[in-house]
Formats: sequence, structure tokens, C-alpha cells
Amino acid sequence: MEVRTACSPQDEKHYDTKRLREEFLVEKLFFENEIKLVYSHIDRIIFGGAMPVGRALKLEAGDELRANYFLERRELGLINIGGPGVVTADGVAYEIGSRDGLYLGQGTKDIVFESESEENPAKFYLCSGPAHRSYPAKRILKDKKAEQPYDVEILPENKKELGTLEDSNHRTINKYILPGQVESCQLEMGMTHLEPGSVWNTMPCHTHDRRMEVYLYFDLPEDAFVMHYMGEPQETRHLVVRNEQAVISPSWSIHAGSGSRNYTFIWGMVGENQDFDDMDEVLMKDLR
Ligand SMILES: O=C[C@H](O)[C@@H](O)CC(=O)C(=O)O
Ligand SMILES: [Zn+2]
Repeated sequence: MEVRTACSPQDEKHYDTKRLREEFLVEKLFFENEIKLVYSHIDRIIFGGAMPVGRALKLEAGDELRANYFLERRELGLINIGGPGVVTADGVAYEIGSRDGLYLGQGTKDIVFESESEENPAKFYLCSGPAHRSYPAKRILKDKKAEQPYDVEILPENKKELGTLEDSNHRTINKYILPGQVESCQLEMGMTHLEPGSVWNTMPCHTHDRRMEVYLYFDLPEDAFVMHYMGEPQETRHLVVRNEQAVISPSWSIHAGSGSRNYTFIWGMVGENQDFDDMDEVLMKDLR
């Protein structure tokens, strides 16, 4: 597990490109037959990728957690951005299609990831935060109908269309894990898709003092990129982000992006407030 420390905005504003990228960007999360995890001291989020190809991968606590198993004191959310796969948790096999999700509560002991085929492997993007009680496991279906008792369909009000082509920010925010749909201790997760011709996410932008966020950008061709904007609203900086790279966003930082074309991203948040709309809005005229 890679460990990243927290950082003050007083320091961050002096960073050059290399240092900014070392602190806030994760350049590769999906490695064949590996579970790559990043542990950030910021709200103790752990995020990463699991990409099983022809064999099963077991989630281990590692030395860093000093726990008997990964979810002993944590909860986990995931969204599959690859081909169909299976996540087996304490003997229950959850079939996770492309763009579907899964929530596993604190206390889940054995977690194993598999792909249905080697040619089109699953890519499970994982987000985990500290947890103090166990909520039920839920499979989250983006477009399919619920079949199993543990299934949840994304509610119509949690597929929120926002923005316009004129403002280059026409997009749909699909909320997967949040109160009223999938209960959790603190984790919230979702996936935002931009329409062709729209390139801006989260503009007008915001900060949220009560929670941090991680963005995973994907659905980008190799030579395309997203300029991700971070920093305090009057001290903005940018990161050039490529396909399947992730950005850590501290509570004091804006998090927005403009792509060289449209793209998709997954947001994962932990902190003390689960009200999705609890944001400190930044007016367009106030950005520097
Ligand atoms: O706090 C909320 C997160 O920043 C994202 O959900 C925002 C987002 O997906 C968007 O506006 O495109
Ligand atoms: Zn946000």
C-alpha cells in the first residue's frame, strides 16, 4: 500500500509541477493481477484498483492497517469500469457488470475479485473509509433491474442531469452510494459522465470543508487529457491527468476539470457530513 500524507494549502501553493503531481496525482491504479491501493492520511481514505486476469485476487489488510482483515474497521465501495466480474464476499458471489457497483460493510472478512473473461477483464475501482458499524451489502445497478434481495437500482433522482452544451458542461451525475439509497458510515460514491462536446466538470466549482474527495478519470483515449484544477479558490493550480489516473482533493481545494474531449469520472468522498449538497460554492467571478 502506498501512503500519502496530508498537506497544507500554505505549502501547496509553492509546489512546482513535479511536487504537485507527487502529492496529489496517482498515475496508475490498474495493474494486471494486482490490487494497487493508496492510503491517504486525509480522512484515511484508501482508494485503488483491482484487475484480475485469469486468476482471483484476495483483498488483504497489509501491514499498514494493523488489522486482522481489510474491513475490520472499514467499509468499502467499488465501481467496475472494465468488463463483467465477480466479487465474492464472505461466500456470497456478487456478479458486477460494467459500470455497476457494490457496497460492503464493516466486518466483511473475505473479499475476492475475479473477471468473467481474460480478454475483457474487470477493473474494480475501490474506495474505503474508516467505519464503526456494519451496514448491509448492496449491489448497485446502473441500468439493470433489481433481481436479488441485495440489489439496489440507482433512483431516478440520483441520476442527475446538469449543465448545458453552451456552457460545455452538460453531464449526468450518477450517485451510487449515499443516504437514502445505500447506507454507509461516511463513504459516498458516484460516477459522472460528460456528453460529447462538453468538457467541464464541477464548474461552477466548490470546496467542502467537511469532507475530502478523490476523482478517478477514465474513458479517455491515450493522447487525450483532462486539466484538473485544484487549490484554494484564489490560488488555483492544474494537473494534467490522463486516462485512469486519480487525483486526491483535500477539503480546502476546489476540484474541477476541463478535458481535451468528453470523459467520465468517479468521485469518492469521506468525511463527517453525508449531505451531498453540503458544498461551499465558489462564484465564477471569484476564481483566481
Ligand atoms: O461534491 C461533489 C463532487 O465534487 C462531484 O459529484 C461533482 C460532479 O460530479 C460534477 O459536478 O460533475
Ligand atoms: Zn465536491
